[in-house]
Amino acid sequence: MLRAVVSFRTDDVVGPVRRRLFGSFVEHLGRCVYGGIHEPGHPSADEEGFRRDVLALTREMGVSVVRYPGGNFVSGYRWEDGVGPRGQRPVRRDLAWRSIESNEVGLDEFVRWARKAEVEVMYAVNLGTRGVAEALDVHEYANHGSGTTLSDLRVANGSAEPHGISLWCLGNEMDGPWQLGHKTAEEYGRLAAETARALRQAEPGVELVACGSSSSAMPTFGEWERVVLEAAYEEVDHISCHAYYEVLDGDVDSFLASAEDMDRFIGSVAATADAVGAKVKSPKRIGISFDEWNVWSIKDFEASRTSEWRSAPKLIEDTYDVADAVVVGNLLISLLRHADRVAVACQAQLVNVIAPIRCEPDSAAWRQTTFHPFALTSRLARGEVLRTVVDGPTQDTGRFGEVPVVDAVVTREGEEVVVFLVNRHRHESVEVGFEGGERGVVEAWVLGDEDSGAINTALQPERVKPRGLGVERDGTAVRVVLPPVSWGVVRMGGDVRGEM
Ligand SMILES: O=[N+]([O-])c1ccc(O[C@@H]2O[C@@H](CO)[C@H](O)[C@H]2O)cc1
Repeated sequence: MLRAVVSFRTDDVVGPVRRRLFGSFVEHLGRCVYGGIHEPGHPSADEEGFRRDVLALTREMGVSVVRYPGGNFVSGYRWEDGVGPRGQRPVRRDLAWRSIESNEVGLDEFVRWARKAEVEVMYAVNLGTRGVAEALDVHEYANHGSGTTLSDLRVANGSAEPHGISLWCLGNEMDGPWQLGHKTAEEYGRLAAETARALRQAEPGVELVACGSSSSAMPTFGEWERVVLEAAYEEVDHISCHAYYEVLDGDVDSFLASAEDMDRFIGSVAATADAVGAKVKSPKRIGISFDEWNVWSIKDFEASRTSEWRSAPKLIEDTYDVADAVVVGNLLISLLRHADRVAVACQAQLVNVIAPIRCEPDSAAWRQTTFHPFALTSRLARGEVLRTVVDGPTQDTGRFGEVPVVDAVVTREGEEVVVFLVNRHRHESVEVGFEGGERGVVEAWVLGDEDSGAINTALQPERVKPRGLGVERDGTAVRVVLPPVSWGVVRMGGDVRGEM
């Protein structure tokens, strides 16, 4: 058995646990919207056609903010197609996913869904085929009170009150050659700055996210961020990061250590932003919006874009196993660890498409394995993130060299301390010790399985779920044993709340 010690000091704070770290993403892609959040024919559908089972799981997961409507989709999207009487909405080609877009769901419906799901809306404007004028138009429609053509149109369409969207993405992945309207960093930086200035003239308080890189492996990574921020530093609040992880060349150890890449990614983008800040002599600090992150077998991406033209096709509906869930839990640890810098994070996506929630027309929605670490982290991470040090064994990985077997982060609110941790070793259990036992252990969970390839399905939706984690206490010392490839959480002190 391996051994590790997690240490922290309750007065050594990294930053606040921001609720916006528990974001998700709904794109008009495959069956995320149609056949996902919206399926009028389903027995659980409400009067507006939203699946109640998906809404309930979204709330249970503790999602705080949802990015919409894309993704690659947004770079060819005309927002006005999706408002007004349903029967008059145009049917269009969606070039990003080679799909037919019925426009049955648009901005007003999504805002109503978000209210039911109790989430904030993060809205992305199209800077691929469109520009400043259309960004101003959708902002006027969404956020202007009334008395102008577009705000009155919203009122006429049934939303008397403005939608009050405060978080806006200036396009999507404009560095990606696959993106409609793909741009150089110079071209995009200028457009992002102009769009940001215009939106701020309309509403000074909006929070704006410029596109960073689609992945840290992009050939333009680093230089893209520098050029875009040099053009738009004073105009934007955040720069985005996107990252998807998968097993490459059969190297599971590197996959299990994916959070190492996320740590380095965040560190590099923060350093680049600060270097630009120094150069433009600004006291302002740019935040990071990690608005697409997940586990995804991305090799299927190109295949999904060459299919037949269909409405709501089954696209990239990855099934996740225990190892995937452990990586997701570890990525959340990484996001929390950077609480001083990461302002927003959105797991991509919410339902059916590379998603923690799955559903079919003939069954109730179910939780994939990856649902659980997200739901528990969102429920239990409160207050402030503490600087956390792990002293323990390391293992060699092909991609990242020597990495710690155990990764952990600690949060604290008042008397309550919560330790989130993973064991990334494929064969060895680890006994992990830490202080805090005097507070009393209120709950402790582990997600792991003898078969790290175990999954949940419509027929066996509860095959993988968190189980109680045995905790040994000896005065102030606490000891838990994490099995191979597992994620766990221990809450000490505070009230008994939620599910036990
Ligand atoms: O690294 N890649 O090959 C790669 C390819 C596509 C890609 O698209 C992003 O992921 C899609 C699914 O969430 C979103 O619509 C888009 O923003 C993001 C990354």
